[in-house]
Amino acid sequence: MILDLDIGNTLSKWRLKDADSSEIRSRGAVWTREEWRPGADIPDLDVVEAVRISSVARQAVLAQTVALLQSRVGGVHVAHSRPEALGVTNGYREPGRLGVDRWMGVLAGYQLAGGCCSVDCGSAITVDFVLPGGRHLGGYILPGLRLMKESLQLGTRNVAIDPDSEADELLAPGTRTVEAVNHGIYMAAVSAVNRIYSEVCDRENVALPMLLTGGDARVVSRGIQVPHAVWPDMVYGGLEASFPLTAAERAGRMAGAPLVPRPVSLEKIRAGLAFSMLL
Ligand SMILES: Nc1ncnc2c1ncn2[C@@H]1O[C@H](COP(=O)(O)OP(=O)(O)OP(=O)(O)O)[C@@H](O)[C@H]1O
Ligand SMILES: CC(C)(CO)[C@@H](O)C(=O)NCCC(=O)O
Ligand SMILES: [K+]
Repeated sequence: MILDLDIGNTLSKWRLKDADSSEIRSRGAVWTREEWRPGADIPDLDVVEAVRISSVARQAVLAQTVALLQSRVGGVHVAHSRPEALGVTNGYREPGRLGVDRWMGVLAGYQLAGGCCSVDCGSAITVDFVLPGGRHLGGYILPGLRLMKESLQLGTRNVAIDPDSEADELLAPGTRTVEAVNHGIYMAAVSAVNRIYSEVCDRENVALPMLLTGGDARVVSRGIQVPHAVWPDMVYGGLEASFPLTAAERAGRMAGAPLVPRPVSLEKIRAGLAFSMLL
């Protein structure tokens, strides 16, 4: 089995992938913390032959995790943001400073779709762009839904947005505090993603497919106006592309990859932008 780890600021996600069949056998998530205590929510390391890690947690968390895994598992591969990889050039002035989860998302998106807009809706919402030739432009970082809500301190932090709500409901004026907050932060998140996408496609003269991942991807997806696909395993896709271990991975296949959404025309994107600027 291959253990893939996506260590975020809040949650550490893991999945076990069968090295022979390339199937995903199990998955889970634990709160990001410095110590991995054995328990039901942690995979059984006895069946693991290789580990791949993307981590944006504090250095000590990664160091502790790697130390633990190296004593138990043969191959431990840790991803880093590089100036260039798999045909993509990193747009950051200091490439190593780009969050490695964003870099993994961009590499996966590029491998799947060529140029694309990759959006990660987690603790932060990040929006990255890579052009069809492989030039990553950099991107945008905004607070995620939960962080926005917590920062308001209106006593609504424990009332989550129902992930099954329709965008239409979530964008209506709220008639109680919890609703006003939930609808406000939802409006902030989806307006920003819609606007960023249109602005960047306009300035770069290209309509790009959009890919969404992260804990809040499904609910954000409902408020996105342009064609896009949700790919929960996009960060893992970057790990597969960076450290291919199975036959399928070596052939360029990433687990759970969606069909590439076909973007609307640049004219339509520009018409939408012009309309929003009139208001
Ligand atoms: N069981 C859960 N626990 C915590 N957050 C959850 C859960 N399910 C969904 N979420 C939502 O997912 C978001 C966290 O997403 P994700 O797991 O992608 O975050 P993360 O890995 O901590 O993000 P980052 O990489 O930005 O640190 C939260 O904002 C929350 O709204
Ligand atoms: C923005 C987050 C927190 C999103 O998980 C992560 O990618 C990160 O810590 N990035 C480092 C800063 C940067 O990407 O510019
Ligand atoms: K994340």
